[in-house]
Order: sequence, then C-alpha cells, then structure tokens
Amino acid sequence: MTGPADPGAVRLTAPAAALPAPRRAALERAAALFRAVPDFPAPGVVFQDVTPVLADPAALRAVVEEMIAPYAGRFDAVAGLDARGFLLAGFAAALTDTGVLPLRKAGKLPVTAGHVAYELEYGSAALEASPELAVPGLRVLVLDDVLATGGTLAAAHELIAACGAEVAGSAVVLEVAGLDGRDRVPEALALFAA
Ligand SMILES: O=P(O)(O)OC[C@H]1O[C@H](OP(=O)(O)OP(=O)(O)O)[C@H](O)[C@@H]1O
Ligand SMILES: Nc1ncnc2[nH]cnc12
Repeated sequence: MTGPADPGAVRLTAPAAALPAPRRAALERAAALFRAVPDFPAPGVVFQDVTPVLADPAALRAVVEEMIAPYAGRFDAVAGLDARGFLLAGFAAALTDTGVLPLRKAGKLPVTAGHVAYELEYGSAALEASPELAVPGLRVLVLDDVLATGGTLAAAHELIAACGAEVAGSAVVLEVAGLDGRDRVPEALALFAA
C-alpha cells in the first residue's frame, strides 16, 4: 500500500496531469509499476527502479510518447544515458525516424569525441560520446529514466555542447524529490515524481 508516508510512492506530475483520460490512465498505471528499493545501491538510498515500467507494453509506449511529445519535429537524434536511457532512446528513435546516440559511462566506447565527469547520489562517474555526436548544430533530445541530483543530465548537456551539437530538450521518466536535481536542469521534463 502506498501513501504520503511511503518514501517510494510515485505520482504523476504536470504536464501529464492535463492529458486525455485514456493516456492519463496508462500513465497512472505506469506510476504504480515503479519499484522502490530501499538501501540500494548504498544505505539510505531509495532506488527508483523503472524496469517494471519498461517491461509493460502499454506503460512503455505511453511513457516514451509523452517524453517526446513536447519536442516533436525539433530534434535530429535521441541521446540515451547509460544504461536505462538507452532503452528509452531506442524506442523514441524508432517512433520518430531518428537515430540513437548512446552517452556511455567512461571506458566503454572504443572511440570517443568527449568526456565529462560528474557526481551522483551514490558516487561519481563520467560520460563519454561517440564521434557521431560531434556534428555542429545537430539537435539532440536527451532521455533518461531518473533525475536525482541532476549530475548525470547536466553532464550530458555539457558533453553535447562540448561536441558542438545542441540540446533540443531533455526528458526523464521520474524525478526524485529532495535532491535538487531540478535546480541543475530546470528545463527537463519529468513525467513522474517520488
Ligand atoms: O540525477 P543523478 O543523481 O545524476 O542520477 C540519475 C542517474 O542515476 C541512475 O543511473 P546510474 O548512474 O546509477 O547508472 P546505471 O544506469 O549504470 O545504473 C539513473 O539511471 C540516472 O542515469
Ligand atoms: N534514488 C535513485 N533511484 C534511481 N536512480 C538514481 N540515481 C540516483 N539516485 C537514484
């Protein structure tokens, strides 16, 4: 059972709240699918696991379509952030006839065009991009599952700019409250909050 006292409770946030009833129902269903995992990957962290949402066909489609809707016609490629962002970006690219640009954790790509280090809730990391991102003026939509401290998304924005491309917009499935991620990327769309 969820409620205000449940630290893992997920709620649908605006602008999705203003949607037609069937779409809103699909998103409400998605909200109920998140799995909150206490003390993962470190004590005190309530990890918001989006995997059950990705495994549900109706929820997955509703979520991805809502993430890309505000940016329709305004991006040339979709960047997915390592690792769950890859899955969202692949679906979004297929829906919009665009390509995928994986922004990977450092050391995974054979050839890199940029490298940006950052901090997150439970450690530090770095993102790298392939040379396909280094196209001046390329308009890139950035997708990820979770916005927490905002370190990852801010690093992605920095990496895209450093490669000469442009951030067309950013969207995450869920924003974790209380970690000030919104302060770092105020323009990012978040469909849900916890
Ligand atoms: O807003 P932030 O504090 O930067 O946190 C958000 C990031 O943290 C999680 O990934 P994680 O780095 O754990 O990587 P993973 O996909 O390899 O699990 C999540 O998928 C986001 O990418
Ligand atoms: N609480 C959290 N849940 C999922 N991903 C995260 N990344 C950073 N904090 C997170």
